[in-house]
Amino acid sequence: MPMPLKEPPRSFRARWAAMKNIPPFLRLVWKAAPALTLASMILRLIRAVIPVTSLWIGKLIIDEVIRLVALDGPENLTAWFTGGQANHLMILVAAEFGLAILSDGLARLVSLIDALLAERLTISLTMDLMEHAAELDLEDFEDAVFQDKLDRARRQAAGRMSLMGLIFQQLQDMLTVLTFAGGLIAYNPWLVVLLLLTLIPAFLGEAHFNAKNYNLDHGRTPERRELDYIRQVAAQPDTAKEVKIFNLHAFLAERYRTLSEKFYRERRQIARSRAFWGVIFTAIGTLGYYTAYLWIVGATLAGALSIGDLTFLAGSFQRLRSLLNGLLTSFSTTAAQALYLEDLFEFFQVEPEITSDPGAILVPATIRDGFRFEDVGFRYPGATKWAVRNLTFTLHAGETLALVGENGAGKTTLVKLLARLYDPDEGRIMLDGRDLRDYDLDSLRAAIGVIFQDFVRYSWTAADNIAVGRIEARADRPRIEAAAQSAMADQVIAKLPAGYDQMIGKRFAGGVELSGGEWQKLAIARAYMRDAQVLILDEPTAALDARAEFEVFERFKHLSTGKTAILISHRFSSVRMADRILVLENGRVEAEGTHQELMESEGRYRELFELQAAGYR
Ligand SMILES: Nc1ncnc2c1ncn2[C@@H]1O[C@H](COP(=O)(O)OP(=O)(O)OP(=O)(O)O)[C@@H](O)[C@H]1O
Repeated sequence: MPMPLKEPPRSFRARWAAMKNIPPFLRLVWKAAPALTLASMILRLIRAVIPVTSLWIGKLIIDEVIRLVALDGPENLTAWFTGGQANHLMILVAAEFGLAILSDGLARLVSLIDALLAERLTISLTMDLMEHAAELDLEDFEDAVFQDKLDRARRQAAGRMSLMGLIFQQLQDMLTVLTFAGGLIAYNPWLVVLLLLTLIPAFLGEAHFNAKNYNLDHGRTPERRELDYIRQVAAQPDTAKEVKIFNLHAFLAERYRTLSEKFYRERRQIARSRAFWGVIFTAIGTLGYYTAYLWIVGATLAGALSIGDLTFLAGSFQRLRSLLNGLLTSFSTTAAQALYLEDLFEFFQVEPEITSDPGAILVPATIRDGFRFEDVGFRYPGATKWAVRNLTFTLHAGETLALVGENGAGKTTLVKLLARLYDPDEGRIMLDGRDLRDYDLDSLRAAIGVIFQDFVRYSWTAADNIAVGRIEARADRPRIEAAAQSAMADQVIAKLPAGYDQMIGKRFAGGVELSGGEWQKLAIARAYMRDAQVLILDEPTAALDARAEFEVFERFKHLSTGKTAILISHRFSSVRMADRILVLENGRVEAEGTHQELMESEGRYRELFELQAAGYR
């Protein structure tokens, strides 16, 4: 059960401070599609002035009609139009009609552009996210707080598109507000003051409830991730087998229900008080409107305003009220969404610790001496126990070294330190006499090929599953075939209906599932595909049958002649093929030597060897 994040709810000020994220966000929008952004802005600018223009023309029409009526003009309609007296009126009506058509056309165009812009933004944000994630340390990915951050950032990339539309709409509405307010101020500035005063409660209410919702979402990220996880466990091909065997359905459903019920209840409570206060605040706003209306009617009766003015002012006030209302609530939605943006930018601010120094040197094309661990100690982040400590040994260039030791002895950790997936907390690792940290990270990773015990089973074709070892050579079919042959994966592929182009795994249509051992052969082929100076097989042979493992290691030994190699296995029949064996116990070197030497001394190696041998007798 994940621990809930103990982050305090963000303060009101912090929420508004999050608005600072809007300009960088707009820069992201601009970067994603400059032409579309510009087009959307210009069209919205035009749309912004249409409402007040249209209302003003409406006022002119009414005043003109009243003037014409008072003239005591022609008897019938035709005479009105043919007499030329209604010409001005006709022009006004035509202008109003033209504006209506223009407004509709622009509205459609803007929503088309915004939809395209949102798509481009999603693509661009998701790519930025993937690129940044690729630079981060493995350590970050194992950290639950980081996972929560990543989870929220991912949701931003997909879910913040509405924010862009919202901000653009706000800019447009603000301009419209200015035009209406300008009109009102010209008649009576107090009308605008009255309007603002009566809207403030509604605005504060919205801000308050939005923040509450955000805090709920933010504080519940671990639970939401657990909900997602339960949903996955309940319905994914890799888990379906165990879920059935252990009959976990009811348990999973119950767990999902309990967790989501809690969510629902909390949300419901916020929604209820929001609805209650919403009614009261709206009533205050309505009161403001009718007070202003009373003044306008009074001024018209007193002869200070024309009937056209009355309709224009009443209309302006009404529109302004709903516009401001909408704007203020959408401001608070923007502030709330800007808080979510905070998560996105926070994620982008996470910096990797394992990087190349500016003056980093390249790993030599041929490693001369090899690697030397000097009193290396490492603890996983958050762990109290040292995974390895006082670890000292040499991996000579060109030798094959086997690592043996019981579960948890530190074999995989040693390999991860060698590949700089982590840096030691104590001591140092030297390569040809220089600290591993002095080398360029990319060149170090390129020099090392590791196949981990928990290698990834990609739902791609057989060829691509091998090509991941050197993805630049993905199109080099002969190289892929040679790698497959070296790893004995060619026999597996020969049995597939579509050979190298066969989709593997059950995720996509037409995929074929492989056995554990068959998968392992594909994974081992990646090591040969990579053709690195240092080859490491971390127990990827556990699912191979005894003969296959023997053969794999024999080939490995043969093919890694002249290369530096590490192999980790619990099978002593394979281990004994190595030039030298390192016995690890509790993160330290317990003994080292050849198979012969270790068998001759009274130690853990001989004990474990004999234990295994006895099992076969
Ligand atoms: N990602 C991790 N986070 C925290 N602790 C870890 C992590 N990986 C391993 N450990 C701990 O570090 C110690 C060494 O683990 P390591 O995986 O190196 O052992 P191993 O010798 O490879 O074991 P096995 O034979 O089971 O593969 C173990 O006690 C383990 O609990």
